[in-house]
Amino acid sequence: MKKFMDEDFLLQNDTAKRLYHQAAETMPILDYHNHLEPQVIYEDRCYPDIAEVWLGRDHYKWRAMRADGIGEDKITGKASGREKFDAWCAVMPDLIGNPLYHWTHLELKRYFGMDTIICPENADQIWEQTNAMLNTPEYSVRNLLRKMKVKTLCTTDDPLDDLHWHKLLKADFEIRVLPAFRPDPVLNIEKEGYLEYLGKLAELTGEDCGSWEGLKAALKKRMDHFAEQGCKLSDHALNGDFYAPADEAQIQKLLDQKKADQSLTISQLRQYRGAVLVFLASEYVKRGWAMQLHIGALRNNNSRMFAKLGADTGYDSTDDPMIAGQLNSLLDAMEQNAGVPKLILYSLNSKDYEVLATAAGNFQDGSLPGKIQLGSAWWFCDQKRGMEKQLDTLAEVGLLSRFVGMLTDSRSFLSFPRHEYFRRILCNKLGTWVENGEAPQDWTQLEKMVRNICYDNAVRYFEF
Ligand SMILES: O=C[C@H](O)[C@@H](O)[C@@H](O)[C@H](O)C(=O)O
Repeated sequence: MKKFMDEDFLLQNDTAKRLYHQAAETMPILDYHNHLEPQVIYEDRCYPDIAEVWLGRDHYKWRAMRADGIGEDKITGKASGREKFDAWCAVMPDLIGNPLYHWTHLELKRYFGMDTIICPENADQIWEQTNAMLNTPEYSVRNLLRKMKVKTLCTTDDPLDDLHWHKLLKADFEIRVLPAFRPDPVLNIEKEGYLEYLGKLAELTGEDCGSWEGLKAALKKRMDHFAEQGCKLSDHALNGDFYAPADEAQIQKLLDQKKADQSLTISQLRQYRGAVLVFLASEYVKRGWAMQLHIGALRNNNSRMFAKLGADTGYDSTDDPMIAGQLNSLLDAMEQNAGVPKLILYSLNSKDYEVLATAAGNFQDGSLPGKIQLGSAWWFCDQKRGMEKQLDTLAEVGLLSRFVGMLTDSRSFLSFPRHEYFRRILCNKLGTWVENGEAPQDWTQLEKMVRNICYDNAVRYFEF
């Protein structure tokens, strides 16, 4: 029987083991999508205890704790860090089969050198040993990133953001911390606060954001501001309604309708969002930016807890939208307008992987290998089976060799072993194909493919 999470964890044959240890293990990390706070990086904070760094902002863990019967007081409430940590240790034995069980043990190994099983009996030892380390300069946030060989990371930032901390970091930290342009508030015309947001955008840019031309001019100015801080990516979270054809005059009418406090129909919402996305895509083409589309999250479903805790607190679901027609029409509209930018397509529902990968294949224009990507397994799909399904679909319908690889998508500075988790799964897949005779044992080709997917493809693709 294999030892729990040993050095060959997830590597089921000799070819997989050789590929991981020879080609993947030492590769640096380019984390092109996460929700880390640039101010925390600039201030190079040390965390007071393991509870803060493990449980402070990670709603994946909050969700698991609730499911296991832990009261909110010991999750996001007023309980002490130790009480929350003890609650987490009580939950962990119940998480076998959940990726958090692997991720959390991997984090304990990689950052703290501990092979201890996380459970109530070991809580004291883990609390004392990790906190003793966390309170040393070696465990400052910047050193946590250095420890994992992170070379570049992209945060997720609102167009109104002054990027003050990114600016300071550029001159002060060897790891590149770059902003990503996330214009969701402009896309979400149906949401409360939309007009207020446009007001702030107008004030910041001096443009009349109540007009379609003014709104586009304002967004261009903010993209220029982001470009000055090295931005190379954008990101957009979309529900199931994101494209219907419309002409520019129609978009102005929709803006006027919203300003007159008249809600939009679903069809009008699709027209507005589609026009914004086609416009943004044309600007991204000019700037050479990559465009990420995160489709299919049904967010903030527990209205009582949303009112109490806000968004991204563990109350989201996978949606089941019908997106194939809209997606292909959106990409076709982009293509006819100013061309399709570098594009990474994610769905929170893995049923859509073939939809995304086949849509990608319709608009590859030969200008860049893998220009349009099936994005990595995202959020609820970000586990062993979900990652394998994404890798299989990309290989079967697209080009796995051109994949730009993993990202943490995390709010915790201890999440970077997720890249290792992905790399092990990738090497096991390739190793299995080789040992089954489904791929030649050409070490040069295989090791190059692994290094490309782990890091080199992303460096070329994003032009970092
Ligand atoms: O993975 C989960 C994420 O952190 C989730 O909370 C969202 O932030 C989502 O990724 C997004 O970028 O909109």
